[in-house]
This record gives sequence, structure tokens and C-alpha cells, in this order.
Amino acid sequence: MTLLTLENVGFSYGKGQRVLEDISFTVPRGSNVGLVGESGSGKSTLLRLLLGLERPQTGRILFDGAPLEARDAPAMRAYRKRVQAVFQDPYSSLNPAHRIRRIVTEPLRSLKVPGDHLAMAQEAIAAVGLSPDTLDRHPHQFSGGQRQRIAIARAIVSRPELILADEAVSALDLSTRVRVVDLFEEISERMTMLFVSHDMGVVAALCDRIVVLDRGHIVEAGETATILNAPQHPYTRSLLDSIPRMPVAP
Ligand SMILES: Nc1ncnc2c1ncn2[C@@H]1O[C@H](COP(=O)(O)OP(=O)(O)OP(=O)(O)O)[C@@H](O)[C@H]1O
Repeated sequence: MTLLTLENVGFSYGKGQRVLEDISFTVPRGSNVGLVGESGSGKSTLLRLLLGLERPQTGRILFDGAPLEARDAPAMRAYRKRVQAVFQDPYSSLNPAHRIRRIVTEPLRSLKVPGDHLAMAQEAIAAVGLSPDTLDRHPHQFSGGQRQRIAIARAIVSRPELILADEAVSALDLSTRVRVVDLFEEISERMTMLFVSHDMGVVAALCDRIVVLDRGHIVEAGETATILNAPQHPYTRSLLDSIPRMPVAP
């Protein structure tokens, strides 16, 4: 079943040039879809539309069959209960003045989720592989990778159906990135995920399907294995060529 559908979505900022043109793809429930494209291809703009921060000028976005109406406040509140995001920068996305307990339970308060918030936070912190005493500490006491785990705990604590990940591992060093990608892989077994990145290597490792965006247009979309084995578009080939490879022994 399809959880997210984009139908002929078009968008421009103000009266400017089209930044997204005729974007159509689906995210099946339970799948892990990668949206890949170089800087300026429109990935962040598409996420802004999916978060309801901007409205498409043409086409529409459907979540679980219902059109997303950014101006319908009650509908957007209901949508936000079901969709959470993880952003790129683990340093600026966590409020330094707050303890982790307050940061991780924040979505539960703002979404008015009933139940024992502390128990839910403990569960989320354990799910991302951090120790229970994490909740009593402050963000500055953690490394970049640990902070991103905390951001992931905050995203999953309300048990959303869809996770939107925006360059969520790009700011991490290589070995930390590998571990956080593993964590996303684990989480994606339980939730649907749209993983947005300029890094084809990460997307190929993590996603069942890939949508390739180039200057606001989808140039290729399909199953990861198909795209890796037989990229059709020159742009996809160039993205694939940019993946670092292990040197081959003579
Ligand atoms: N607020 C804005 N006002 C006007 N134009 C914008 C605005 N934000 C982005 N753009 C333009 O929209 C296009 C797509 O940008 P977008 O940030 O969505 O791409 P991206 O693929 O996410 O790139 P990056 O990875 O560098 O963030 C670019 O040409 C950019 O200059």
C-alpha cells in the first residue's frame, strides 16, 4: 500500500524560476525510498513541501490517500503525529540549554501524546543504542554521532509512520556515518522512510528504491539494484561514479 504519493508536483519560490517540475513518485508503506541529487537539485525544497512549510503550486501530495493541506491546521497537526524528520546538523538541531530527557520528550508534549513520556523516551534512547543516563545529560556532553542518535530517538519517540531524513548522515565522519547508517537501516525495518541525500553511496546502501533528481526534474526512478546495475541517465551514472570504491587487487 502507498503511504506517500506525489502527483505532478511543481514549485517555485515567489515569482522565480521553477525549482521543482512535474515531480511524481510514491513511497510504499514499509519501504525505504532514497531521494538523491546534487546540491541545488531541489531536495530540500521537496522536503519543505512534505513538511507542510511550503505548498506546491501545481499537483498535489497525498499522505495515506488524503491530500496534504498546509493551510488546514487540524489536518496538519494530525499529519505531524504521523511524520517526523531528522535533519543534517546534529549540533544546531538539539537545544543546548535542555537536558536530553526534555529534548526527546518534546514531540510527545507538542503532539499531546497520552501516556508515560519518560518511559517512551527511555525506550527510544535504548532503540538508538544509547545508555539510559543519556536522558539526564545535555547535548554538549555528546559527540556528533551520539547527537544524531538523540535526534533519531526524538524522531521515533512518537512512533511516526514516516521518517523524513534530510542529509541525516552527511555531517558525520566516515566511521560514525557507517554506524548511523546501520541504525537507520534497523529503524527502516519498522517504519517507512524517505531518505534524502546527495550521497548516492549512502542511499544505495540503505534504500530499496531510488529517485534521482536533477535541477528540479526526476531523471530516473526505480529499484536500487536496477539503477545500480543499469543506470539509464548520464546524471545517474555520474552520481554512481562519485561513490568511492575499494581499490581492486591486481
Ligand atoms: N528560499 C529560497 N528562495 C529562492 N530560491 C531558493 C530558496 N531556497 C532554495 N532556492 C533555490 O531552489 C533551488 C533548489 O534548492 P534546494 O535547496 O531545494 O536544493 P538541494 O538539492 O536541497 O540543495 P542542497 O543540498 O545544496 O541544499 C536552488 O536553485 C536554490 O537556489
